[in-house]
Amino acid sequence: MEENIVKSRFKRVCVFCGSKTGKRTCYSDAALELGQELVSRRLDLVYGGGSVGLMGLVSKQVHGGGGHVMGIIPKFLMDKEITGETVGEVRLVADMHQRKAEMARYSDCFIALPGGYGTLEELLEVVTWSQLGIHDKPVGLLNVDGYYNSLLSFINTAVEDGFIKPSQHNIIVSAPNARELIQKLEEYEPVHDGVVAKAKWEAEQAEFNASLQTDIAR
Ligand SMILES: CC(C)=CCNc1ncnc2c1ncn2[C@@H]1O[C@H](COP(=O)(O)O)[C@@H](O)[C@H]1O
Repeated sequence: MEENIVKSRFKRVCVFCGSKTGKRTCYSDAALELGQELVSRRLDLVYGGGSVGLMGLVSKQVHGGGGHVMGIIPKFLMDKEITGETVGEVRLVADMHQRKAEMARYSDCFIALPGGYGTLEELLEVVTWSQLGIHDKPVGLLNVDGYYNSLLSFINTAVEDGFIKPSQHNIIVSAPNARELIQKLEEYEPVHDGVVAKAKWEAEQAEFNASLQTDIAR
């Protein structure tokens, strides 16, 4: 019998999420459901490595369902006592900055599950990069049981008060469940009014790195 596979514009999805499971079971359920949704759509997972919290649940669900999992983890976090066992492929990186850059480079879109400071930081960085035109990959927020309502309401205030352009109000796509969220990400049209176009940014980076090398050599 032929399997009913949903065709996707994505190949690899980067998931940011808590290194804890949170106090309510709805968060663990949402992580497992997202993992299952990735498996059924044949999407690979890119994440921060380790098996703690929601990170562990989503990675084990994808790996157990036969999907490819890539964990990108800084060397200093490799201690199994801290992060637990990582399933699938592991890429060791030098630090947190390189981890975020690699996670972004490998993925075709981003999804944030509930989490704390680390998750927020990762989410807001890819949102900022989208605003600047460094990438145009969709960014999704899995708003499990309204967990992120206060963040979405803050963003509304920032738009109303003139700190976020109305055209960039919808960089974050949100939905209450994985299926709806991935569907919205599939339909996402990037905003093309970034202040720094991708090519220009890369050229500036190359120039900056070259000037650093000159400074160091002096
Ligand atoms: C030292 C310590 C507390 C380690 C906990 N173990 C961790 N292992 C791997 N990645 C992590 C860890 N804690 C935070 N992160 C990173 O920050 C995000 C989660 O942070 P948080 O729990 O939302 O804030 C993850 O997406 C991951 O990339």
